[in-house]
Amino acid sequence: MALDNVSSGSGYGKTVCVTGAGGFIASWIVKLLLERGYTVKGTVRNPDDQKNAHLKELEGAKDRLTLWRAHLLDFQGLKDAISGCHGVFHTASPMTNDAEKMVNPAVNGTKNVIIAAAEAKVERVVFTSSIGAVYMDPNRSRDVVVDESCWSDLEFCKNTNNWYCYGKTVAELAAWELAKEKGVDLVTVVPPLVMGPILQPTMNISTGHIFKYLSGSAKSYTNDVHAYVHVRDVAFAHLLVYETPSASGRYICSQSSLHRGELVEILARLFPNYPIPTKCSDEINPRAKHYKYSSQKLKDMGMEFTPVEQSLYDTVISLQHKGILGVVHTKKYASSKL
Ligand SMILES: COc1cc(/C=C/C(=O)SCCNC(=O)CCNC(=O)[C@H](O)C(C)(C)COP(=O)(O)OP(=O)(O)OC[C@H]2O[C@@H](n3cnc4c(N)ncnc43)[C@H](O)[C@@H]2OP(=O)(O)O)ccc1O
Ligand SMILES: NC(=O)C1=CN([C@@H]2O[C@H](COP(=O)(O)OP(=O)(O)OC[C@H]3O[C@@H](n4cnc5c(N)ncnc54)[C@H](OP(=O)(O)O)[C@@H]3O)[C@@H](O)[C@H]2O)C=CC1
Repeated sequence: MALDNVSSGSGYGKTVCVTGAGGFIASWIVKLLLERGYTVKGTVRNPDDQKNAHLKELEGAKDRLTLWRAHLLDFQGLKDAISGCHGVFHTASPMTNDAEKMVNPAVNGTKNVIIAAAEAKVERVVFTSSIGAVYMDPNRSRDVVVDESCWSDLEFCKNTNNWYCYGKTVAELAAWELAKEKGVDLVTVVPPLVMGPILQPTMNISTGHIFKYLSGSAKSYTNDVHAYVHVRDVAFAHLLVYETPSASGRYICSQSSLHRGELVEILARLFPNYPIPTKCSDEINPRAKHYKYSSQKLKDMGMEFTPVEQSLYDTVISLQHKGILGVVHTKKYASSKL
């Protein structure tokens, strides 16, 4: 990959802020940043909550990680955390289809971060967007390549009650507009569904999406497609675009797309002893077609992606290690670095 290895310490002497530091993706960003020598100011809503305790166990955390209390709508809290930083990784966001809980914090929280970053004169802000800000357009054929020029259709998101996708789209659009106005150097990373080992103590929604097929709670699979990517690759992509001066614009960070039927087949091959569903919940309609996402921009920067089978394997092994999922598996893969 294009980045130097950890021991080169390219972050030495640099302080960066990571919002929502205790979350699934942000915890990995904090881990990689600390490994590269950065000093990290992480925002969390409650620094004393046990759900953030894993951050203090990360290598380098004792000397170079501090936690700052900040809600996305608390401008002063964000400003205090971002003050004195060279860069910001804005990852915090709600994940809900409840319009009221989603849109205001996602959009105004992002605006707060950009304004605080402008006031602190940071070198770059990296914003974690979502493929939900890209693919939601009923008029785009699934045969065309979906790249960084594509945006979700806001009316369509609204009309289908996809308030998460709506919120992420409006938040990213607002970030671009405000960054231009305030002269902030902004780059966005656009992941699809993120899998892989959890550092935090509990499961989040995207790992729950895999868990339900092993726990016996899903009796059938949905007639739907999603693209997937490993969490370590997503965190790495954030650092890559932060550290590459020529990086600009949006970066789709997607490894491959699977129909849910393909996903359960891989799981059943890797873990044949779990009660994985074999039936689709929709026996009438044809199989949903894949989107053709392009991550060429990141690949051109040297990014190499973890194969989806490995990502699924790492997700399940992590759920077992955390005691969230009982162990009944046949080992076929070696775990990649946790
Ligand atoms: C900040 O914290 C986060 C953030 C995230 C971010 C995730 C992403 O950005 S994912 C990429 C883009 N997002 C979307 O496409 C959003 C739309 N949501 C989904 O597709 C899913 O909810 C999911 C995120 C993939 C999770 O899937 P899962 O819980 O496994 O549910 P499904 O199997 O897809 O569906 C089960 C069942 O419900 C029906 N259904 C799903 N969505 C809707 C809907 N909007 N309206 C009506 N019905 C819906 C679906 O058809 C299924 O029914 P069946 O009868 O067919 O089984 C992640 C985590 C964080 O903490
Ligand atoms: N996981 C996935 O599959 C994907 C995620 N994304 C994006 O990546 C980012 C991180 O997602 P992920 O790590 O999965 O999510 P998590 O739910 O694990 O983490 C989200 C973080 O956001 C914080 N947060 C939520 N609401 C607020 C708020 N109102 N004020 C302050 N902090 C808040 C949470 O803090 P607290 O601990 O205090 O609750 C939490 O730490 C999000 O922007 C999401 O949209 C994009 C594509 C796919």
